[in-house]
Amino acid sequence: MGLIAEDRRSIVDRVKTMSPIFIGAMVFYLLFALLFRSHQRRQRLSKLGERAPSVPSQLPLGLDVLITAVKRIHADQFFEWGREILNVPGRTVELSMLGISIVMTDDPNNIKAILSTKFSSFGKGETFHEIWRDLMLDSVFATDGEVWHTNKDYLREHTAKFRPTDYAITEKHAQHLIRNISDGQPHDCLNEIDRFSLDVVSDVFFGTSAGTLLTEEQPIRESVEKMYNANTQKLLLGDLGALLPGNKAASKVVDDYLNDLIDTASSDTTKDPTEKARKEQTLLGSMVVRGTSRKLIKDQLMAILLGGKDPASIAITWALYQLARNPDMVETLRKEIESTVGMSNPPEPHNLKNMPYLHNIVQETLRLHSPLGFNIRTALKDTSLPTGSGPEGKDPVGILKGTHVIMANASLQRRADLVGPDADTFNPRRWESWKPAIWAYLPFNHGPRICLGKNFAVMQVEYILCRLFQEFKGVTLVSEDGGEGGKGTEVKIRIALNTKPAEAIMLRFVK
Ligand code: HEM
Repeated sequence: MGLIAEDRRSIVDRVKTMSPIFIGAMVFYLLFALLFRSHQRRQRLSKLGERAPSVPSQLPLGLDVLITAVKRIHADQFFEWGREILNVPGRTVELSMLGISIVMTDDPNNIKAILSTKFSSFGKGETFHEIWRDLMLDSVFATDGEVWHTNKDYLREHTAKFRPTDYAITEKHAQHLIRNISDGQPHDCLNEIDRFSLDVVSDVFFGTSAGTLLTEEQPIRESVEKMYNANTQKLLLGDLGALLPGNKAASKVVDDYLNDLIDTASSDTTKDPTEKARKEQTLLGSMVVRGTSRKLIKDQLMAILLGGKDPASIAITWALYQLARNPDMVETLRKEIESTVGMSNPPEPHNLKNMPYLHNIVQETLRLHSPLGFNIRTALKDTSLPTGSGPEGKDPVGILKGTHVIMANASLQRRADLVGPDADTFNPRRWESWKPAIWAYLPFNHGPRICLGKNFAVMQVEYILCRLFQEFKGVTLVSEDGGEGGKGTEVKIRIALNTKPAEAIMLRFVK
């Protein structure tokens, strides 16, 4: 401390003794360098396209835009704000804050360019990687290029297929869930379903279930949650956010969990030969058998933990929220369940394939409540988006290397001009006659970075909805004041990497 204070004093003393001419020259040099850099950027940009319309700002350095963005995130109104600012002809805007440029778009052509036709120009980028490293490690979610490819190869062979035991494992944890919510009391839906999802994916992909439905202690889930919230805020600060410290205690809880899993799999003493073979064939088991490094194993486990748990539990929760508000839909769904699988036996794969109404409920949930409603990329080189500038918003938008681009899929999937005037209404029947354009509906993304667990996810969501409505006649929404059975108020959307309900959705399951 003493040395630092000493150093500071000597810097101040040195500045005091500098001649005014020297200080003036330094200020002039800095200003010149800044102006020159901004001139160079303008020149580079003009070769790529025009700028997208800016979100209006009254304060220097877009300070007011930053304050509004942070306030809206805190008030769980970022989704609504995004919709407001995107209401321009080209559906693409620029937010300039503290010298950082963030472009936001809900135009299908631009999203197609980012995810597919200009795939090599956009990636997760180093800032995202740095900010999320404490949670996502060097997993598929936070990396680009070769590292991303390697991760993807490890995961794909396990996520692309169903194992013969998947349904039995899902049923085992469904029974734990059903037992927990059968007491006639209101339950925080996301809390229960998130435990179900984690227990299933850990059992299927790691060979050992996290068992969170069997205990009240939830250290792993709570630690992951803390990191989601903190890192989402850091993202808004761009490169500055990457310099802020992570949550060491939370990281340690998650790291200890991963180490325990690897250690247990490495010295597995399972006696039952069938169960032993199952464990060895899981993602974790097969990497341990092959002698994969601990670091690479952790990267893959983390991808499954994050990708497999949150979006699916968020989707199931939104679906149950909508069903609780629409008892007529529950009645239709129960009739479909009764006529395909009946009310006593758990569904088998061919049963789920023959339930179009259930499938439409899931499609509509993923449209209205996309669990990854805002997805971010960084330009890895100077590039452009096909549309969004000019008086009609139809000209290309220049994008300089390092610019962050937000794909506002949540807003895209609720555009009245693409969906219809009832775009904000939950209506599973629309899917009987409505077919969205490919780049206007992308809850799982399209292109090379499409969700690797898409089929498994749909199976999980459909399975548990089917099981719950075999078991329960209905579900009701319980509001804070104890009122029950109505539609409740519209639940706001919270962005914590994923887009999830901003408040606890309390549901009572009725036998
Ligand atoms: C309803 C549930 C799910 C939804 C809506 C969903 C959605 C998505 C989306 C939008 C992405 C792209 C993320 C990005 O580009 O940044 C993604 C990626 C991914 N998802 Fe899912 N997902 C779901 C469930 C699952 C499940 C159950 C698994 C695994 C068991 C999984 C594994 C992955 C993986 C590994 C990636 C990374 C792909 C890559 O970057 O190449 N997802 N998911």
